[in-house]
Formats: sequence, C-alpha cells, structure tokens
Amino acid sequence: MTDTFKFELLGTDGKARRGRVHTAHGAINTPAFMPVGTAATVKAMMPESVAETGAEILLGNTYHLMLRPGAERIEKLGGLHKFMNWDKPILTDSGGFQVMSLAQLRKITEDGVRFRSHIDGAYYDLTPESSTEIQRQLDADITMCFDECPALPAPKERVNEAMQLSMRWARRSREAFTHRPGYGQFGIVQGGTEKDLREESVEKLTEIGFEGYAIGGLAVGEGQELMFSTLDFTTPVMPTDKPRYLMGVGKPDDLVGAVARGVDMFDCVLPSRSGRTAEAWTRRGSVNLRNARHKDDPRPLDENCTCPCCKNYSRAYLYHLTKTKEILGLMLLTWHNLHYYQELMAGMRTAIEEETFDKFVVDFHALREQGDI
Ligand SMILES: CCOC(=O)Nc1nc2cc3nc(NC)[nH]c3cc2c(=O)[nH]1
Repeated sequence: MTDTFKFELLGTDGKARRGRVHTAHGAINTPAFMPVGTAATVKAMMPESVAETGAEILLGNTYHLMLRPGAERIEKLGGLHKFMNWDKPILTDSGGFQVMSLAQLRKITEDGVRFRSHIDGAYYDLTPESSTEIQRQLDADITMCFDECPALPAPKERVNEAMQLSMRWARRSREAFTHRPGYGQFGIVQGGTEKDLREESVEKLTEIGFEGYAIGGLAVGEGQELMFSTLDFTTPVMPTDKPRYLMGVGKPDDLVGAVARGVDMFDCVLPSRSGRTAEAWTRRGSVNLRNARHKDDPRPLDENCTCPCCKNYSRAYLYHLTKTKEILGLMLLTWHNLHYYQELMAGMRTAIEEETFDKFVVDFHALREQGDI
C-alpha cells in the first residue's frame, strides 16, 4: 500500500519504458495489461484466478455499474474492491465511450450525455461531474476523465470539435475530482489521427495537470498502421514522468508495437471475450477451438505455457468442451488467454530491464510466422 499516488520510471530501452505505478491498493508493474471486469466481474474467472494470472489491476465500467447495481449501492456495500473481492488496484472508465457504443438514443450537449439504458430504457444523464462522483463512489484507484471519443474515419472538423469538448470536460472532471492519497485521475488525449490536434490536446491536459494521461480516440476502426503512426507523434509530447495508457488495445502485436512506442498501460476485452468465443491466443498466434482438426489432438494449446489449461488439458478436451458448450471451456480458455497476456507483458518488462527489447520484438514476430499452431 502507498499513501501517495506516484509513477516510477525504472528503465527504458529505446522508446519502451519499464515503470511502476503506486496506488492506494498496491503497485502496478508496467508495461501492464488490465483485464476488463465490466459488471464487477472478469467473466468466467474467480478474482483469485485473475490474480494468479499475474494481473495487478482491473478495469471496471462506470456505464454498466451505474445502471446495475447502481453506484450508491456499491458505495454502501463498501466500494467495488469489497463488492467483487478484488483488493488490488481498480481503474474505472468514465462511461462516455460505453454510452456511445451501448446505450439507446443518446444526446450530447455541452453539459454531458443524456441516454436511455440498454437494460430498461430509463433515461440517465452523465456529465463530467456525475461520472467523477460515480467513480469516487466505486472507490476507483484511478478515475478517468469524462470524454467524447468520435468514431473514425471522421472529418478533421468533427474530430476537433470532439477534442475541444473533451478538453472542457477534462477541466470539469478535474474540478470534481476528490484528491485522496493514493488515488489518481487520468486525462484522456483526443484528436483522432491528426498531429496538430493531438499536440493541442496534450498541451491542454498537462496545463490542467493529472496523475496520468490516456490516449483515447484510437482502436476505433482506424487500423494498426494509423494507430501506430498516431502513437509515433503523440507519446513523444506526453509527460515522461506520468503513466501513459492506451485504451481498448489490443491484439498481442498491437501491445508489442505500442510498448515499443512508449505506452505503459493497456486494457482490452479481447483475451476474456475470445475465451468465450473459443479463440485461444498463443505465442504462435490464435487457435480456433471450434475447428475439428483438434478433435483427436492430445497436445496442450501451448507446450510452453504454464497455465492450468495448458498443464492439465488437451486440445481434444477443449474442443469437446467447446462443442458441448460446457462452462469449464469458457473458464479454461479465458484463464489461458489472460495468463498469456500477462506472460507477454512480463516478457516485455524483463526485455526492457535487460535492454533486449529489440530482440524480444524480433523473436515475438518470428514465432508467429512459423505457423503450425
Ligand atoms: C477506459 C477509460 O476510457 C474512458 O473513460 N473513455 C474512453 N474510453 C475508450 C475506450 C476505447 N476502446 C477502444 N477500442 C476497443 N477505443 C477506445 C477509446 C476510448 C476513448 O477515447 N475514451
């Protein structure tokens, strides 16, 4: 536990960074991957199992939790850590992105967003102030600013409008934030794939001052090349003494490329969602367990993986569980995928410490080109 929120930059290798974020509920080694615990659970996983994969922080979704069971209820029950039996750090999103992707009818005004719940159709408002208050009620160690993420491709004018609105909302989010030792708030850089807009957004956010800075507005359909080129001119103008968090990313090769471009933290539903759609991620690429070629295969998913799924179960068994829609299939594949993602992050942390990150990247891609998985 720590009483002050801080980021230690422990080492670098090129633009890749090795660090540690200290929060009220513990430390997070970076580069770090955050499993997504949408409705106060990482689907198909016990929290103890999530911790066993090596995860040191989880992401909670404000939009889902405000609708059900409600932030007040979770606050009364002692906060999200107690509610879901996770005593390590939690980062909550601000709800903005999920409202735009999940809610029915939504109306954006200068004040915030009015929307209808996708659950019961009731009307709700989210503003920078109410989003920040909800995240406080959840007792999030890291609170995110309320922002607007435009879908890409979009005309520069539209991207600029969304960025300027998000910067005004960032100031209101900061003013509504309750400063407590060990708790931090991250600003969210917007600006699409436009260099000048990204630079202006960083300038405006660092003027306000946050404990960390997220890169929003990406992984929204722009493709990996445009995402990487945007990172190439965005991370260099971001503060070096604060964590950088790329939201919603990504596939293993996205993570490796983004760490190489100076990103410290990630979240993505991919490993847990793939665990429920019979897709396993391995160091050699992804494996679809619905494919009949696995029916008689006695090998584990990955001989080199040390997770309970690879240590004790064959592909034939995983294929059987998939075909029969057995719950254990969801559990084992989710566990494996989250374990693999944490192994990938641990490997990158070690490579940066040893200044062998370039070799790590070469080996990472070589294994994936060998095929035969
Ligand atoms: C996780 C904290 O994010 C927020 O509070 N706002 C926000 N969330 C995003 C989530 C995203 N997921 C993806 N791809 C899967 N892209 C995203 C962008 C944002 C964003 O700009 N802003």
